[in-house]
Amino acid sequence: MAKYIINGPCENFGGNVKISGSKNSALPIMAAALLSEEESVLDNVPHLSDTDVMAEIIKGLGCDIYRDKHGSMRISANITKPKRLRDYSLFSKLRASVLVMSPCLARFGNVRIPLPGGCKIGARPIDLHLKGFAAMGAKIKQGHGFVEASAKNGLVGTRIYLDFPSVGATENLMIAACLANGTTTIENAANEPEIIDLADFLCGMGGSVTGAGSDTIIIKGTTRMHKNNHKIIPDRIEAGTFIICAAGLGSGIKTENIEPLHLKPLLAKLTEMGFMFETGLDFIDLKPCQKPKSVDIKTLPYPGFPTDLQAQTMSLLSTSDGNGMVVETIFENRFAHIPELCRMGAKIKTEGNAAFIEGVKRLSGAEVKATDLRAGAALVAAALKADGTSKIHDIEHIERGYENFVEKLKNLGVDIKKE
Ligand SMILES: CC(=O)N[C@H]1[C@@H](OP(=O)(O)OP(=O)(O)OC[C@H]2O[C@@H](n3ccc(=O)[nH]c3=O)[C@H](O)[C@@H]2O)O[C@H](CO)[C@@H](O)[C@@H]1O
Ligand SMILES: C=C(OP(=O)(O)O)C(=O)O
Repeated sequence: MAKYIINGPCENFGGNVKISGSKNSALPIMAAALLSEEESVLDNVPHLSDTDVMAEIIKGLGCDIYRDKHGSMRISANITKPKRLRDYSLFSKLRASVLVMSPCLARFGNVRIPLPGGCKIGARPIDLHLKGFAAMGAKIKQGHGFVEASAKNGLVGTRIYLDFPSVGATENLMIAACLANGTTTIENAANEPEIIDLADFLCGMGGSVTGAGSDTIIIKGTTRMHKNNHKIIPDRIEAGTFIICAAGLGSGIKTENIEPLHLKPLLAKLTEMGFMFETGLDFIDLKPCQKPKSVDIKTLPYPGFPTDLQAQTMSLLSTSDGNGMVVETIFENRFAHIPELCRMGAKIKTEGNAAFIEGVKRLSGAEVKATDLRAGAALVAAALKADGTSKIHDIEHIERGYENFVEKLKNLGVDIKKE
C-alpha cells in the first residue's frame, strides 16, 4: 500500500484550486445510463479508482465504456441480457456498485450481484433498497454473499416510504421506477444535490422525475429511456476538504468550478468559527483567519452537516480555540480517524456517537493510517498544519475520492510526495 509523506507546517499554503466532478454523482449516473441501449455521454466524470471500478463493473455486464483524459465518458448498454457478475473484489470496493441493480432489474427483469462494500464506517445494510424493489413487485433472494432481484413481468409503480432518507436507496429506486409500469412516489427521500443531478440526468433520458431535492419524489414510468449528454455537478465534499485544509492553516483559498450553495452547511459553521469568505456563482474565496473558535457539529442528512466532511472538520477543531463537540448520526462507526489524530497530538475523547475535542496549539507530524476515505482526508488536513513529517499509510482509500490530490496540494504550496 502506498503512502503520502507530508512535511509540515505548510507556511505558504494558498492559491486557487479547480474542483473536479462529484464522485457521488458520477457513480449513480453511470449506473442510470444502463437504462437505455443508446450511448450516453457524461462530462466532468472524475478520474478516480471508484469511477474505474464502476466502469469495470459496467464492462463486466457486457456494456461498452470509454473515457478520455478530459473527464468525458461514453457508456453504451446495447445488450439484450447482462452477463452474470461474480467479482467480489470489485463489488467489495464500492458502495455504489449496488446501484447497477436498478437498471438491470427494471430493464431485463433480473439481476444478481455480490453484496456491495465501500468505506467501513458502519454495517451499511441495503434493506431499504430491497424493500423498495419488493414493493415494486420484485422477488428478492439473498445468500452466500449475493443478492438477487427478479421481476419477470416488469416492475410496478407504487408508493414507498423510506424509514431513513438513504441516499443510495433513493437513487436505486428512482432509477428502477423510470421503467416501471405506473407512477412511483418515494416519500422521506434523500434531498442531497446528487439526487437532483441524478433526476436531471433521468429526465434528459426521457424519464419523468419531479420533486428531487424535496422529501417526496414522483417518477412516472415509461417503456423506453434514451441517450443523454450530461455534465456531472462539482464535488462539494472535495471542495469542502480543500476549504478545511486552508482553514486549519489560517490561510485563504479560492475553490473554483463549484456550486457554493451545496456548501451552505460547512460555510455556516465556518462563519460561526470566525471565518470570512466571498462567494460567486461558481467559487468560494475563503479569507485567512488566525484564531478560529471551536464549534459543535452534528451530522445530518442534507441540508444538514454532511457526514462526509465530519472527519476533516474534526481535524480543524483539533487546533481551534476552545472545546468543540461532534455528533455523528448517519454512520455508527465513523470515528476511526480519532486515534490517528490523537497520535498527532489531538485531544479527543468519545462517548458513543459524540466526540469531545479540546483544541491544542499544535499537532506533531507522525506515522498514521487512513482507515477510510474521509478519515484519510482528515489526516492530510492535520499533517499540513503539524510540525515535522507525517507519513500517511493506506492512501488508496483517499484516492477513491480525490482526483489528482497530490498535484492539487503541491500547487497550493504543500510539501507532499507519494511513495
Ligand atoms: C457513493 C455514495 O454516494 N456514498 C454516499 C452515500 O452513501 P450511502 O448511499 O451508502 O448512504 P445512505 O444514505 O444509504 O446511508 C445512511 C444511513 O442509512 C443506513 N441504511 C442505508 C440503506 C439501507 O438500505 N439501510 C440502512 O440502514 C446506513 O447504514 C447509514 O447508517 O450517502 C452517505 C450519506 O450522505 C455518504 O456518506 C456517502 O458518501
Ligand atoms: C463514504 C463514502 O463513500 P462510499 O459510500 O462509496 O463508501 C464517501 O464518499 O465519503
